[in-house]
Amino acid sequence: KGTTREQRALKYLKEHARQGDPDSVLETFDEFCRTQEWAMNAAEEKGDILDEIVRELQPTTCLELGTYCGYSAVRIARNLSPSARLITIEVNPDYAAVAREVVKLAGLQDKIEVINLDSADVIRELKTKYDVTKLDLVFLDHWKYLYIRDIKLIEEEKLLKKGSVVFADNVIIPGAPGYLEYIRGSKNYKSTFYSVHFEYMDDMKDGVEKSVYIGDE
Ligand SMILES: Oc1cc(-c2ccc(F)cc2)cc2cncnc12
Ligand SMILES: [Mg+2]
Repeated sequence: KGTTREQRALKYLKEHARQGDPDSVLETFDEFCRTQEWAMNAAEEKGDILDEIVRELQPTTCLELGTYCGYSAVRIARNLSPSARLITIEVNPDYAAVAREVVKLAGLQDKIEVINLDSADVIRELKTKYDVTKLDLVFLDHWKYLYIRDIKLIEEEKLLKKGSVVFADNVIIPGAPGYLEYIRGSKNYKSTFYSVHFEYMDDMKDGVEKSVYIGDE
């Protein structure tokens, strides 16, 4: 075929979604995943919970680990206030390239910055290079073994404040080994588990974990 699934998804979005309309981009991406090819978007029930968190928290500075094609970046950014922004990190260059196009298609390039680097390297430079003081929302949706590495790094960098929310996808499938016991065992977080359907699969269950930081600044 010569094209990747991600490139085929982008082509479909360009042909079927309304330029500058985030809702249309998300609806069209969901349609693609339900009718053409499955893709690992934090969609449907997962997306609904993410929407709820963003609407309630009204975060100013958001960090997403694992952009993929930008579905959840658009989902988060469409609900952000005018001055708020999202930094999203994707280590795979092909995914990052598609994500930048999807963000542009949604008209959200002024709110979303896609960074094609390793998450740990960026987290270490958020304060000095990316002008971040604190993170109000962190969305963990990259490779599962990195959740625990990166949350410890985020704590080390003192990037969280009372009320910051850490939202983790896939804590059941594929699972995030070590992360759940770490975050649930930590006195610095109040965690809630949500049992949800796996994206675009009505007969499969996954789980997401919402953790509110209550530790010292
Ligand atoms: O939401 C997700 C789902 C899966 C996934 C794919 C295939 C399968 F069989 C099971 C699970 C992998 C992911 C990797 N990074 C981020 N999110 C992911
Ligand atoms: Mg995921």
